[in-house]
Amino acid sequence: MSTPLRLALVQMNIEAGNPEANFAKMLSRLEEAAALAPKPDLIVLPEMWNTGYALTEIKSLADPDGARTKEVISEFCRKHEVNVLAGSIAQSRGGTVTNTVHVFDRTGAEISEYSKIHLFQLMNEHLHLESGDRPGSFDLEGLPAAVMICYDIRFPELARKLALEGAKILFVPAEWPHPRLHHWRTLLQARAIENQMYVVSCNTVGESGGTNFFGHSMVIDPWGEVLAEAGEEEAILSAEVDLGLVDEVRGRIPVFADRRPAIYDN
Ligand SMILES: NC(=O)CCC(=O)C(=O)O
Repeated sequence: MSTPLRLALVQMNIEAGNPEANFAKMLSRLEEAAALAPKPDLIVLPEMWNTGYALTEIKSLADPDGARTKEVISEFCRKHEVNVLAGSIAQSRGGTVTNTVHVFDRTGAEISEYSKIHLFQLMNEHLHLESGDRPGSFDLEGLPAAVMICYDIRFPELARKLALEGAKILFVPAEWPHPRLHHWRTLLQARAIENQMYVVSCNTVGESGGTNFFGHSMVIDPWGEVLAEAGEEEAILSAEVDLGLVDEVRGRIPVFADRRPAIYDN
């Protein structure tokens, strides 16, 4: 067994179009999470926590270059000596807005930035946001990790690419609503089982513009077993994972060794 990683997932209600309220809530939830005993190694936030899906006003609401997010969360990480995967934010740069995750280590240094590759047309993302074009692998204190955002989980090719790049744990900040709870649970478990890795998803809750976000943030192990799952209210979900289990599962069922990419990769 390797060193366990303690996780805390902030499942929160986001006020669409109100970054001030969302920053205040996010910071107080981060404080709560950091005060848990035992203290988490990594705190995870949900998708678009600064603005929600206020897409028609997104250009004026988005965080320019992510500067405010970086300053506030980096300072928090330094103060509490904790890593934070800062969900995603609406971030503006040169007239475009992206749906972007920043990851910070315990010293407050930014260690990764990933912008959502697949924009969700059903919620009009493609009309207001620019998509990213670089997969989100990163190193978390020596642990091979990766991030995808919400709708991205419908694309198994991306998760497989991240696994092939070495990821043993996949983080999924999300803002995923009813009525697709069945899709959410099934897709997350499928990504964990087929790639034999941990999947850690942090969703939002609450109603916004007639859409109901259902929570059910989850921590799933490389066998596809659900280690922890939140309900439909605000919560801080905690769990402990051991990435040594990934090697064990990959050894028991050698999916990666048995692949035949010459036949089906294109
Ligand atoms: N924010 C999103 O990407 C939502 C994705 C979603 O709801 C889906 O069904 O896919």
